[in-house]
Amino acid sequence: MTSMSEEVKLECVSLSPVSMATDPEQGPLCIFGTGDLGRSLGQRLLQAGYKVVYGSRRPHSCGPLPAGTQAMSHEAAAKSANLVFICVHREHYDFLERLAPQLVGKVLVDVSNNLKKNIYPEANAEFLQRLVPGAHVVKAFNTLSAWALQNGPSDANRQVYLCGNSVVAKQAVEETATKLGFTVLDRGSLSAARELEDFPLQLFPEWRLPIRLAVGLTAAFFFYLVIRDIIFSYVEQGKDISFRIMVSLANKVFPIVSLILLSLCYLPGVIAAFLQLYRGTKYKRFPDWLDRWMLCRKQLGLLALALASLHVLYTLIIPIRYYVRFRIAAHTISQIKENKTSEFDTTMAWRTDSYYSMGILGYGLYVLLGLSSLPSVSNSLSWREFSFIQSKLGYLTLFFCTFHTYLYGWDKFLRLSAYKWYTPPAYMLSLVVPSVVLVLRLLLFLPCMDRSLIRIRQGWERTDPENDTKKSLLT
Ligand SMILES: NC(=O)C1=CN([C@@H]2O[C@H](COP(=O)(O)OP(=O)(O)OC[C@H]3O[C@@H](n4cnc5c(N)ncnc54)[C@H](OP(=O)(O)O)[C@@H]3O)[C@@H](O)[C@H]2O)C=CC1
Ligand SMILES: [Cu+2]
Repeated sequence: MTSMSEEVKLECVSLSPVSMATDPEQGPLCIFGTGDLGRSLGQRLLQAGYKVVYGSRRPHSCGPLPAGTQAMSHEAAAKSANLVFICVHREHYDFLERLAPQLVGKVLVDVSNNLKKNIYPEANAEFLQRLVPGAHVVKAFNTLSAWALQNGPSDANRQVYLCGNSVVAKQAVEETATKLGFTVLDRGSLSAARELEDFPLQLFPEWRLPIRLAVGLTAAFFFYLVIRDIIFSYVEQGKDISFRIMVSLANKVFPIVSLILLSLCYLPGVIAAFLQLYRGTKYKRFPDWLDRWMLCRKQLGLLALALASLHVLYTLIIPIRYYVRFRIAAHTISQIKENKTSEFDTTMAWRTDSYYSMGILGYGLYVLLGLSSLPSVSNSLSWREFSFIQSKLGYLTLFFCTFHTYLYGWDKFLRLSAYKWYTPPAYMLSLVVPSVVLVLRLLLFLPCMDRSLIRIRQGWERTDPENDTKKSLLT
């Protein structure tokens, strides 16, 4: 069934008599509605070299419009353009039904948003398509604010999501969005419109994945440690040490999750580098999941920093803990009673001092990374400075923190008693991803890898050997 309707749709597209080209050289683009969004969009289209006409209820009294644009009746404006942006709230779409004959074959861009989810039975764009069945409706631009549109793409607002049933119509809108400097993500047919309309209603969307990951990892490690530390000691040794949940356990879970999140910031970059090396070009798009992962690196890093800070605070209070003071006093008293003095262990001194030192250096760099990701700081840095801090110092941070954890484990991995109930200690699990990232990163430092990657990033492409020999024969 679906393939049938797809075919019908495709047929409609190829039969469509009107050219949908949106070349600035050709006819104007039309905007219905002279409100906030209409004016911002018009301004930006003008800057990109397009001609713009407005369709308005009051073409002669609609307030200041961007210089060089013209306002006319909806009918006249629709006639002069093939692509019409509907910058009107959904509540007022009724007038479009009357205009349907003039809009046949045109591309209608639905930019509308709602104030709440699910207030209408169908998506605004689908409603529009129903009102004007002969037009090609494309949902786009709704995730941008008027401000973002007027000022052009920024780090947070670079993507335009679009969806629609006509491939040609989507191409026309994509072309325009690209000319305005945005990157376009095609979300498929018009049935995705609802999802796109819900998108701006989400709170902190770019934080969702990182927060879920952090919460999931925290919960998983928490239960793992409760079982291995507390339940184990209750079952096997009959000791109740559940009080450790509050500080000891927390102070294991936080650094573990922090280290994993930090390494997950750097893993996608390494994967991307290997992908480019494998494909021999930088011009192929990364898979969607990798793109999405790369986009939430900053959030992953900031969550990692927050957890590392908790680890620092929990560590600082160790000496004032009742449990620790009790243990030290008991040890000292027992030594006095037995008239013994334990030997000074130089290896232990080296080990613990190095462990703390790596932790402190790692945390210092961590904070630097966090600070440099603040927009006010990163805006004052050049691109080179920013990427130096985020990549070179980032890997150094990861190295210090990983080394810190290896020093913490020291030779524990050799002791059978460390594998309670045949499970590895949690810190070992936390070392897997960071170690993999560091090893892969080191591989990329190998001269042969490094050279190829630099060439690829400068635009060089590996052609297949057949082509190469043909070329060399020709020259
Ligand atoms: N502002 C924003 O940041 C964003 C807005 N949007 C969407 O863009 C659309 C427009 O938003 P915005 O520009 O802020 O809204 P405004 O209220 O500023 O402008 C809406 C325009 O619609 C026209 N209009 C109003 N009533 C009617 C009617 N009964 N019949 C025909 N036209 C009418 C008017 O133009 P005229 O008087 O010339 O006819 C009016 O200027 C909305 O769907 C909104 O969800 C999407 C993303 C961001
Ligand atoms: Cu630590």
